[in-house]
This record gives sequence, C-alpha cells and structure tokens, in this order.
Amino acid sequence: MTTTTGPAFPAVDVRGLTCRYGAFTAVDDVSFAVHPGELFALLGTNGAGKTTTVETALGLRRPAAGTVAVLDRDPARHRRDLARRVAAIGQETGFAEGLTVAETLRLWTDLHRLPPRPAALDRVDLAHRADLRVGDLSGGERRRLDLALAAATEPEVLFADEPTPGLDPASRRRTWDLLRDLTAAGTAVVLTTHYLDEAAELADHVAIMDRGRIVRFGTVAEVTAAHEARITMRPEPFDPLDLPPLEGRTAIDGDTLTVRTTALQADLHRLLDWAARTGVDLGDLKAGPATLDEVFAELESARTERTRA
Ligand SMILES: Nc1ncnc2c1ncn2[C@@H]1O[C@H](COP(=O)(O)OP(=O)(O)OP(=O)(O)O)[C@@H](O)[C@H]1O
Repeated sequence: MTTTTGPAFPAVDVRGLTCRYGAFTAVDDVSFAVHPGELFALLGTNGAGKTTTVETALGLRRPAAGTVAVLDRDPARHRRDLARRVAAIGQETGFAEGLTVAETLRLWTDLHRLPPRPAALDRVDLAHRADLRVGDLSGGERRRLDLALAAATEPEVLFADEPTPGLDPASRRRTWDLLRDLTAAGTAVVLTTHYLDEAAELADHVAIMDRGRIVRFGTVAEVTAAHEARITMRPEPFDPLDLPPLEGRTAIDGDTLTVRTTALQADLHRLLDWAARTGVDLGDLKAGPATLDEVFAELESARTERTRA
C-alpha cells in the first residue's frame, strides 16, 4: 500500500514494449506508467494488443523489445515474488467447481497466508451465495467472486481485464465502487475494457491502442478535447441560408442541425446571438465536447479511409 511519502517508482512502468507472435507485431513500442492509487484504462479495438500487454506485465510473456517493471521488478523473473502483491482478474476464471464460495475464499486467503476475510463476499454482494458450489454460480456471480478474491489480498497492483461484461447494472456499479475503493486505498489498477463509459467513469488516464500502438493518451478530458465538439439543435423556423458564419462544419439532417467544431464556445455564442437577433427558437439544443465513443468512431473512420487509400 502507499506509504506517506510514496515509492520513488511507478507501480507499473512500461517502456518501449514490443511483443511479437512469430513475425507478427502485436504490441509496438508501447509506453505508459501507472502510479499507486491510479486507475489506468487501456482501450482499443479487438486485437489491438491490450491482453498481450497485460500478459507481459504479469510475466506470462517476455517482450521482444522494451521493458516492463511491476513494483520495480521484472515480472517474468519475479513472478512468485510478485504473486503476493499483484492480483489479476481475467476473462476466464479457473475455480474448482466442487468447492463452495466460502471454501474458495478460505482457500484463497490461506494460500496468501491471510486471516479469513468473509466480509470480502459482502463487498460484491455474494454473502448470500457463500454455501453454493462455485459450479452453480451464474456467469456474473463468478466474475464477482473473481473480483472479491483479488480484492481480499489488498493488492498493490490489480490487472482487471474486462471485469464487467455480462454483469447487470447494479453489479456493474458495485464493481466500479470496489475498484474505486481499491484505488483510494493505494492500489494501482490497470483496467482493460471495451466499455467507454466505464473508462470515462473510473480512469485517471486512458490510452487507446490501435493495431499494437498507443494512438491517444491522457485524461478522458484531454483525449476528448483533442477532437471536435458537437452542437445539435432543431432551429424553428429554420432557413439554412440564414445561419451566421461559424468556424465549425455544419450538417443538416431533416430539421436537425449539427455543428462539429474545435471552437465550441465561440460557435455556441454566435448561434445564441443569431437566435436572439432573429427570434429563432433553438429546440433540443445540446452542446458538449466529443465523447470517447466519438473519438473511437473518428479513429475507426480514419483507419477505414487509410485502408481504402
Ligand atoms: N498466441 C497468439 N499467436 C498469434 N497471434 C496472436 C496470439 N495471441 C494474440 N495474437 C494476435 O495478437 C493481436 C493482439 O491480441 P490481443 O489479445 O493482445 O488483443 P486485445 O486488444 O486484447 O483484443 P480483444 O479486445 O479482442 O481481447 C491480435 O491480432 C491477435 O490475433
């Protein structure tokens, strides 16, 4: 856990990481650092290289080039040493089907030489399932057990690979709360997710990977601010020829006007001024920065255009 001064090194330090499967480069010169108490989200399309990056940080693969340090150690050489301090929850869970939930938790804490922690099940709302065999749990309950076990060890680093698919909204919220509790207690969390709302909700920093490379990095606000903001409205009465000059690009679809702009405030001001002068009603007016979804869509369409060219 975090000391009052904090360690001098990041909890996870990835520099120039390159991973290959034969001749295929799955991760290409990737660098990022995650500090204690920080949640870092690794986003990307299918096959972007997220799992390969995480597996390398867990010491399951060796890099073709670059370095990975977890708690200042090489995870491939110090896996056993790090196992007590680093937790991972993955897309596949490998529990003994015949044990009950409570027995599984007990076995887990024994393995980690920890005192029994039955309250760990409360944190993921599984206490009422304590006596059920793991084999009888639903898919979502298994994911919650996976998270409960990881959290019970109070890890210094947690790799959470897609922790919420298949969870109902309440369980998803509870998982988010638990991840927040862990970071508040000083755990460095590396989250891989396809849910952009999850990243926007939880992450201090995000990196978007595309075909092995990090193509965007920063806080969610920084990543979205680098893309065009959007203003939409249904002006009434609406004569497109009467619009004031704007810096952004306008598009009209039926009675809806959309403006994509890098000058959100200035263009909004011009539109409000125009509406006040001309008596136009700006129905359903919405204005805001790009969302992570829109950033993804833009990256995707830029990629499609490059492929076509
Ligand atoms: N064992 C392997 N042998 C060959 N290629 C592999 C192997 N494992 C992964 N790959 C390829 O490496 C690339 C990166 O895979 P990876 O699983 O890291 O992506 P990901 O971002 O986690 O994807 P997803 O979001 O679909 O889980 C993909 O193109 C994948 O097909």
